[in-house]
Amino acid sequence: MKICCIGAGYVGGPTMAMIAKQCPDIPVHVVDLNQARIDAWNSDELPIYEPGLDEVVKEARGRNLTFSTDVDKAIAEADMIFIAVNTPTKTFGVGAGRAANLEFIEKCARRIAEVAQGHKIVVEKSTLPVRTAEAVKRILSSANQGATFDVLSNPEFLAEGTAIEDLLNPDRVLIGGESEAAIEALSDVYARWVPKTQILKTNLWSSELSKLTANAFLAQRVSSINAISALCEATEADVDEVARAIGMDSRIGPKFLKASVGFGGSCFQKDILNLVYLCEHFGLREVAAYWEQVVIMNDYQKRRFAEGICRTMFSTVSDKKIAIWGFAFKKDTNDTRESAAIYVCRDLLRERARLAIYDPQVPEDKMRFDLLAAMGDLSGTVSDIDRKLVENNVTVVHSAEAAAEEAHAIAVLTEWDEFKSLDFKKIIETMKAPAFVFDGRNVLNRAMLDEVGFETIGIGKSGIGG
Ligand SMILES: NC(=O)C1=CN([C@@H]2O[C@H](COP(=O)(O)OP(=O)(O)OC[C@H]3O[C@@H](n4cnc5c(N)ncnc54)[C@H](O)[C@@H]3O)[C@@H](O)[C@H]2O)C=CC1
Ligand SMILES: O=C(O)[C@H]1O[C@H](OP(=O)(O)OP(=O)(O)OC[C@H]2O[C@@H](n3ccc(=O)[nH]c3=O)[C@H](O)[C@@H]2O)[C@H](O)[C@@H](O)[C@@H]1O
Repeated sequence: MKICCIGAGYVGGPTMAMIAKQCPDIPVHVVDLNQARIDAWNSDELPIYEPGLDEVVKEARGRNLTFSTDVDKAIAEADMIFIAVNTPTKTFGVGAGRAANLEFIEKCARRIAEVAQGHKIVVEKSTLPVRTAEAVKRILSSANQGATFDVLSNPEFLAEGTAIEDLLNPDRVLIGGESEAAIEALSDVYARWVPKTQILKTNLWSSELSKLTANAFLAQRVSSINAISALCEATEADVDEVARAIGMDSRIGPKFLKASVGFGGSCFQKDILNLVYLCEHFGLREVAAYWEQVVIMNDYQKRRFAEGICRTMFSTVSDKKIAIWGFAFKKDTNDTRESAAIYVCRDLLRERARLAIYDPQVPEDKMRFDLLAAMGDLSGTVSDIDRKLVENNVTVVHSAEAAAEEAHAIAVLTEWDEFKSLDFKKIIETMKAPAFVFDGRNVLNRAMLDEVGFETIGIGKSGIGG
């Protein structure tokens, strides 16, 4: 058995590294068109920051884990081909802003059809609209060298920041397909380290739809608690206390009830919009509207946070320095895709604030790229004023303390652990008075901050919404 994976991103890289680690006898070849990314996978500076990933890659790389850009060779040699390419929201044409762009999936299927010989198992690892496998099968059936295929759906449920732990101990592995033999072959790979009772076998369409549904339910919980956070601010209830109280109901459970400045990440919004598009496509208008509200609530939460900062700081942040702590969409990742920080920063810049941004993992060029992109209109055009705001009103610094120097306020946008143990007595001395802390993650010790002399405003605590 030989495995290859097309797409060396946040999913393809860690997933294949784990398979290679657990199955030392199976050669695993990860390929990507992006040479820089492949070079990084072959170096000591991996392209992804993920706790524990270095060790897993180092153990397997050179033994049975290889990275290259030779897509055709990888396809030709493999018995099982995973497709883990990106499936972003379409930005053009029919379904723009909602439907998934399946261009990259289709290109992979066409490449496989062109190059493959003999029998191959093709595994959809990317998150896809339900019934994509139908299109994949049709393209593969045009294979010009007589190759035959089984198509499986095996969506990935790892979360960034905990990818290695999630891959090592998954709640479940889901395999959808039609061919018993193909399902067994993939199941045997996972069974090397995942208990068989946790390997679920379904039909193709249930598997594809379960992935979109899982993300929709998770995002819905965040939007639900964030909706309640707004009500807490208006009523002196405390959202953390409410979350604790409802989370102890075993039917609700305690996870994914942390109110925040808004969910980010490459998938929640994209997958819900994709679900909304599918529902509309099948004429299910009410169902589409129901799920779309999760995204609308999330946009409201991000906007509400930035507006709350302005209102609290005497209705103007113009020419005031604000320290931005954290830019990644959650802690323990360098990923900024759809990070709430991008939109909060954009709104503050448009109010003419001066921002000093610190994130332990996100490089400056990435931050500037994201901010410019968020300033652009649908066609990507950025006005001169907005461009100047990103150039002149943003500095990127190398510590949380440096960001806070001479600042009027601190906004915590990512819940990095290091923020909790800083010396706030020292920090406040370097800031302008009154010094505000807007804790968009409710991670700092509010009583301590109050004692030190900060004006502290959290999400779902009295303050920001009043
Ligand atoms: N990021 C995450 O935590 C999770 C993502 N997913 C899903 O997994 C899929 C991949 O996501 P990410 O790894 O985050 O994306 P990514 O953008 O990090 O990586 C995708 C890679 O595919 C490569 N690629 C695109 N077309 C190609 C082609 N024709 N041939 C070779 N390489 C090609 C790109 O160059 C890129 O490096 C998406 O469908 C996503 O929804 C699922 C679970 C978790
Ligand atoms: O398909 C995907 O891409 C993945 O999407 C999410 O994983 P991820 O986006 O990496 O991270 P999460 O931990 O789910 O967090 C998503 C966002 O929600 C926010 N969040 C999460 C939980 C919470 O209680 N409150 C909250 O605001 C996080 O800060 C983050 O911005 C899912 O958790 C994974 O199961 C899924 O595989």
